[in-house]
Amino acid sequence: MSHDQDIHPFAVHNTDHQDFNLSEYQGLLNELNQQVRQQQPKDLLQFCSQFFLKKLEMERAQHRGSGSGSGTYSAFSPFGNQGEPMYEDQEGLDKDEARDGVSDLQKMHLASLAGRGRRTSVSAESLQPTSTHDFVKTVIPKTDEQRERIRAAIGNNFLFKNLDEEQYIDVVNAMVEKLVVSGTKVIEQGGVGDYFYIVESGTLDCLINGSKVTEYTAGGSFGELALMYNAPRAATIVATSDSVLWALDRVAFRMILMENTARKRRMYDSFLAEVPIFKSLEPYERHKIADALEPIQFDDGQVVIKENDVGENFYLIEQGNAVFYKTAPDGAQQEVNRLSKGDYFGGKSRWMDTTLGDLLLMSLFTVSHLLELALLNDRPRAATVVADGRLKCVTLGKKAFTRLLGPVMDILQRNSENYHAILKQANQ
Ligand SMILES: Nc1ncnc2c1ncn2[C@@H]1O[C@@H]2COP(=O)(O)O[C@H]2[C@H]1O
Repeated sequence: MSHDQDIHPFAVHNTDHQDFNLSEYQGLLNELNQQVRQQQPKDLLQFCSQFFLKKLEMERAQHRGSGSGSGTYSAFSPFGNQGEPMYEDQEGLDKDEARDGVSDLQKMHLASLAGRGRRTSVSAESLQPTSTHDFVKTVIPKTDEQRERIRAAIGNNFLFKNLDEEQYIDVVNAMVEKLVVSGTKVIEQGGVGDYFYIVESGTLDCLINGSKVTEYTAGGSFGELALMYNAPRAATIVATSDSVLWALDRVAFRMILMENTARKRRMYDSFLAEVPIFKSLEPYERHKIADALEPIQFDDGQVVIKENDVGENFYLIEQGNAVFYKTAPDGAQQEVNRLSKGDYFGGKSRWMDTTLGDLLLMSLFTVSHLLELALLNDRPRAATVVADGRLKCVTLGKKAFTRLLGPVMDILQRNSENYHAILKQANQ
């Protein structure tokens, strides 16, 4: 196939083209026709573009899978098969994705929807990244002032953090400005995914089955799930004040942002699910934390945080050990604790002020919960933390920590029947 045909797979270049199949073309148009009639999409062009892109990706997946089957997810009901997605042909999936557990992520996503009593289906291409080859870059002309506003809006958003220069330019070029007045439903639960949104200004509520689950302000983003999984919109997003949004169409989102986002979410989800503080979070809440995590490594003996420094970061140990030292009155460094995989530290915690004897008397449960409470306090580090061997951590900046885990008190309440006792102890 020529490159030209790759971009326009249904174009007729000349009448004696051997591969051209009129009935296939008509079949496609009939199918599209039927879907348009059934779904009556608001954004017709976007819908058609999605339809053809999906077909194209299915066809490419087939080629990639050395002709072995469709390589696509079948549309299914998550409840018809004990909530388990079924692959029509696991072989046909991109091998890395299959190995890296895309299916798990998808199950997780479905489970979170299923948990909310929703029926949904995930269609063919989900999480198959759009290939660069097929990507026709969208360029929507913008003033310098608009470019500057986009820069400010995405500057604090984790999903945009690791873009290279070209990707950054592509994102800015593709964005469309949307002004919405208070009360506008930007996304409707159950609807078809067209855009991913970043908030420049204003406020919006996110509702699932009519109940508010979160809200968005400047720098926030939403609407990625339906684009990543080809699933119906999982929530309704409604503006609670006049807002300025930047919208990225589905193709550009999948092309530029999806892979990294999906990779991080699947990489950290099972890990986060095992960390006590995050256990009781909803899968989607863990996804948001995964978006914000940054990996960091320390060599044996390297100081991670220093006693009395003002700390900004929260650390979660992925691999290795960290040793905690406090300076004794005679200046000697006294080992007071040792943490390993799944443990976390950062900010001043009361337990760091206690003696080793006290620590041993406390249950592990109490220690970890006191630590969680202390993370919200802005106090200097109470101990020096040193890597014992190679130490792999992920960190969350203080801002992200408070934004994402500000409702830590809620989490504690969910986790702990001893909440009030712990709170009292922590405040003494
Ligand atoms: N708890 C949640 N579950 C699912 N989606 C959520 C949740 N909280 C916020 N959202 C966002 O709401 C959006 C609705 O559209 P999407 O399903 O495309 O993507 C969804 C997420 O970006």
